[in-house]
Amino acid sequence: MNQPQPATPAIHLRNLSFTWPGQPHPALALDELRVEAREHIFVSGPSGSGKSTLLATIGGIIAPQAGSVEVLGQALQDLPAARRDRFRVDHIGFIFQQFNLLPYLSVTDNVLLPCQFSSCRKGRTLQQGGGLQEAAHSLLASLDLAPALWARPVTQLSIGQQQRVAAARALIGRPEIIVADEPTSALDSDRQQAFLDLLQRECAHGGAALVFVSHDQRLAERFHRRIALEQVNRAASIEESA
Ligand SMILES: Nc1ncnc2c1ncn2[C@@H]1O[C@H](COP(=O)(O)OP(=O)(O)OP(=O)(O)O)[C@@H](O)[C@H]1O
Repeated sequence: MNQPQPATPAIHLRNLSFTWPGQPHPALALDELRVEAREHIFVSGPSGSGKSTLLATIGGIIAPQAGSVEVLGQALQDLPAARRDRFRVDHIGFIFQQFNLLPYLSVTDNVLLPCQFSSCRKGRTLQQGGGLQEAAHSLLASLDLAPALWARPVTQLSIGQQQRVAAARALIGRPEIIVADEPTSALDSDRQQAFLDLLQRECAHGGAALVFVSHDQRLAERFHRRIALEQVNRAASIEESA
């Protein structure tokens, strides 16, 4: 009789070591880190503990010198750089600390950017019924962004509003993984909690795993699992004891 196969993890890192060019020690050395499909994890760690390096590894933006990075069962090290980039935009929505919105585009066009770069994200957006604009507007509405803002250039929005545009851009086309790098650091505590409510609700709705990096331990309890990077990144302790 066939045994049920264990579900493919969203992310599976093994025996990983990454050293930035010109640096004497690795910035990241991990035995294993696994994030299950639909799991929401909170990653914390002091400055320099390797949080951004970890996210860049998961996104295939940087390639470790040793070890394996599997995302949705695909070994990123087996893909040439251009296919890694395509894989990232197809399957991972990033929310950056500085949001990285394009200032000359409207709110709606910023949200739709991943659909321009990924036919996979575009196809999944259209599968929801309705057109691309409707899908962007429905996400913006569910993230509490008023319709009066949808056609405006993003530069006319407050930081909290820009953050929700960045979240909508990450979520459009239902990528399987959302990666958020300190997306709440510019907001006060109430607004951080409100943003996280919306983000977690939308990730659950779209069935996405969420990797959320933050210094703010007050947010940690809302996640399925917490990872203190300074405890699992062996390179962080190398640096401290050097
Ligand atoms: N582009 C780079 N070139 C060389 N070294 C780098 C580079 N980026 C990061 N590092 C080094 O790698 C280590 C981990 O940095 P990383 O930015 O991943 O930490 P972090 O936990 O995200 O820090 P922060 O909370 O301050 O953003 C640090 O020692 C840092 O100096």
